[in-house]
Order: sequence, then structure tokens, then C-alpha cells
Amino acid sequence: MIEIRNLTKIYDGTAAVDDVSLTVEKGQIAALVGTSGSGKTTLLRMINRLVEPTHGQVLIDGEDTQDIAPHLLRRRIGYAIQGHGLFPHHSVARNIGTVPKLLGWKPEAIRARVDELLELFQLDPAAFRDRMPQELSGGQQQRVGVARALAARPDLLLMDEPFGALDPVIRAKAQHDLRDIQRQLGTTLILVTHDMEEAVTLGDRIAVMDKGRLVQYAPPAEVLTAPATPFVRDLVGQAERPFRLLSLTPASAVARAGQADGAPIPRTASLRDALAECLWSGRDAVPVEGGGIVTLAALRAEAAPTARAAE
Ligand SMILES: Nc1ncnc2c1ncn2[C@@H]1O[C@H](COP(=O)(O)OP(=O)(O)OP(=O)(O)O)[C@@H](O)[C@H]1O
Repeated sequence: MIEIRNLTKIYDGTAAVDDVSLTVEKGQIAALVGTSGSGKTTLLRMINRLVEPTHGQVLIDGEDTQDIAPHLLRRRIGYAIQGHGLFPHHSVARNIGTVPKLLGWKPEAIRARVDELLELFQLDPAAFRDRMPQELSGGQQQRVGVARALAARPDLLLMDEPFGALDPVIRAKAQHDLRDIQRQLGTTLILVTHDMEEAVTLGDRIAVMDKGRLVQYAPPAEVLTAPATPFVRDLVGQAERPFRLLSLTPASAVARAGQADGAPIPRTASLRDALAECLWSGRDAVPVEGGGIVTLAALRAEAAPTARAAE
């Protein structure tokens, strides 16, 4: 668990981060969103002390980060940034093995871990282990950057726009893989993103920053249906919010007994997928694999905030 208490960073008399407090429970994902310059990166970097706070505290499992030497702290916390930050003159294997090596792991253990991570990120170890970063595509470099951040099995992972440079298809896959890996390992994750879609998809809670202040910290459905300020409402996007709300719920959760024509959608497909399928095929309902149907009426009810409020 990570507790951020009254964290503040002042640059030249101006607060880049202004008295922010929030807690991320173990194994949860917090997505930090906000406009450019709202203090997201500064907040993230104060957690691993790449930036020293002006005031406030960060506790990791109850331990004050001020009591841990910064270089030791950074070995415990995974950190992945946009543009990956790989060492250009080191092979993929050496990049991924950086922190395990600093921690004194045995060479065989490092090698096994590198191969395990490459496989996890669907990069064939035999083909990729000895390549140099410039011999990889942008998407492959980003995956290696995330693999490096996970190498020493950190309990806490900080990510600053890790998927920024990926095309939408690979990005969706990378998000899905990250969520799987994060669940498997029970990692606590704090993720900075510009993309509200990404925040809604990945975040157990969304933290919205505006001019250095935390203006809302709540589960995605609450941020969408009860934005704390006009700024949050604008950030969420009025036109997109019903679709974003639908994307939070799997079809299996609202499937009811009934008959509908056509190919079924997977149980894990979101209600947004169900709506797209209804609209595209001109149907009023779609069957769900394994039984049940989702109707347009059910979708309408789920997309409205009043339906959520009644839950
Ligand atoms: N080293 C620094 N010295 C002075 N001001 C800084 C420094 N680092 C950041 N700032 C200022 O602090 C504010 C917050 O910056 P930060 O990078 O945290 O914002 P952000 O929300 O991550 O922005 P973006 O989404 O554009 O990356 C900005 O106004 C920025 O100019």
C-alpha cells in the first residue's frame, strides 16, 4: 500500500504539486490524469524521490521514503517512462537485467528472469535477448522498457505514459497485457496518462489533477457519473461518457435469459462492444457466449448515470 500525505513541490514560488494526499491499496491501479502541466509527473517522481518533495510524506507499506536512501528506494520501485529510456549501448537482456544486477542476483537467475519477461511480453528470447535497442520497433522498445521496470518484481510500479507512442491496436494489447501481469503479480501501480480511455480501462481509481491539486480521486464510474468539478466533467468528455461507462461492465454482468439472432459476443466483451455489435448489425439484442442476451434497453439503462446511482 502506498500513502501520499500532503505532498507538495514548489518551484520558484509556485506549487507544481499542491498538498496532495491519496492512498493506493496493495494490488490496485491508480491512474493519474489532468491537463498538461497539472503536476502528474512531478507527483509520480516524488514517490521514488527523483524529485524531492518540498513538504509532505510518502509511505510505502508504512515506511517513510525519506528514511530510505534514494538509490535503494529506486531499486525497489519499478519505473517506466514514455520513450522507454533504454540504455542505447546495452543489449535488451542487459537493459532488463539492470536492477537485478544492482541487487546482486546471480547471473543464471538474471538470465532466467530476462527470458521469462521476454516471453511474457511476447518477444521470443532467442531472437530478442541480444539485440540492441535501436534494432527494435518503437512498440518493442516500450515493452522492453516495461519489462525492465518489472524485472526485480517490484511491489510498486510507477509508469509515466508508458504506451504513449504505441499505435491504437498495439496499445490496447499492451494495456491488456499490463493488466494481466499486474493482477498475476499483485503489483501496486500508479500510472500517468493523458488518455482518459486508458485511465478508465486500467484504473481501479482515477486521480484527477488540476493546477497541482488533486480535485477528484474515485473509481472510474464515479468520476464519469459524478465529476467533482466542471474541469473533471470537461476532461471526462460529455460526448464520450456514456460509452466510457458502458466500457466498464462486461456483457456477462447484464446478460439475461432470452433469444437473440446472430453470432454471440464473448462473455468478457464490454457493454460498449455489445452496443457496437447491435448498431452495426441492426439488432435489438445480441446473444452472449455461454447463455443469455444483452438488449438495447439494458444497454440504455446501463449507460445512464441514474441507473448507476440506483445500484
Ligand atoms: N524542474 C522544474 N523546475 C521548474 N518548474 C518545473 C520543473 N519541473 C516541472 N515544473 C513545472 O511544474 C508544473 C508541473 O509539471 P509536470 O511535469 O509535473 O506536469 P504534468 O502534469 O506531468 O505535465 P505533462 O502532462 O505535460 O507531462 C509545470 O508547470 C512545470 O513547468
